[in-house]
Amino acid sequence: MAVQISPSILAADFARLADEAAAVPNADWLHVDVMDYHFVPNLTLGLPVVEALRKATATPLDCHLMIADPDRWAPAYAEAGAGSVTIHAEAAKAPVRTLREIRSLGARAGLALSPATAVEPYEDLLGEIDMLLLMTVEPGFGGQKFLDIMLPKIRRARALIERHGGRIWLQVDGGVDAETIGRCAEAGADVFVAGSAVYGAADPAAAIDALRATAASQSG
Ligand SMILES: O=C(CO)[C@@H](O)[C@H](O)COP(=O)(O)O
Ligand SMILES: [Fe+2]
Repeated sequence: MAVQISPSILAADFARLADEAAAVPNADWLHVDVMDYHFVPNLTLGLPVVEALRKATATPLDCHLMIADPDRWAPAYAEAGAGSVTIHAEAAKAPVRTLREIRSLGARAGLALSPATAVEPYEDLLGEIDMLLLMTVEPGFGGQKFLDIMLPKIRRARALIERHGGRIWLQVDGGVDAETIGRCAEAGADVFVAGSAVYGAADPAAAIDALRATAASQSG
């Protein structure tokens, strides 16, 4: 599986988002963390910023919605031009309807699981999604330490995905850096979100190249 890197703009300078997007021309996606003070104890940005970013960069936007009511808001992110819209299983009340709506609007549909949410109960939804996002920190903040206890879950998710044809991307998000990305890749992840490890580096584009090379060397 091809390795994809999705740098999280949560670790970028919010006053210079267009420049920060331009600083990572080798990114496959730009990961946009939408937080609403309700699903997580943090507030970041919403639709107007996604619409502005869409015009400022050609890199597709990978919107990770950490919001209390994704059923209400997710379609609007697809309409705003996001290439991928991911909703949290813990927040969605009508995930099948919402995932179908995201796809019908032309975006890829993602389902995110927080660390304590098991993947097995969602097996029946795999046909509705294009990407499964496994949080490797508690959602809410960048710069947290990678949770090694998530590695067996990444392996189980990869096995489930393979049983369903291997079409679905497996994204890991939180604490992914030069030291942890190899273990994630070896466990079966193929899309890697990295905030601090990219935007905290002196040369963000070089950091992406290094992360990609390490992941590729460990992936099966
Ligand atoms: O969704 C989240 C946090 O809730 C992430 O996307 C973080 O933004 C990743 O940041 P790092 O852990 O890579 O610094
Ligand atoms: Fe995220």
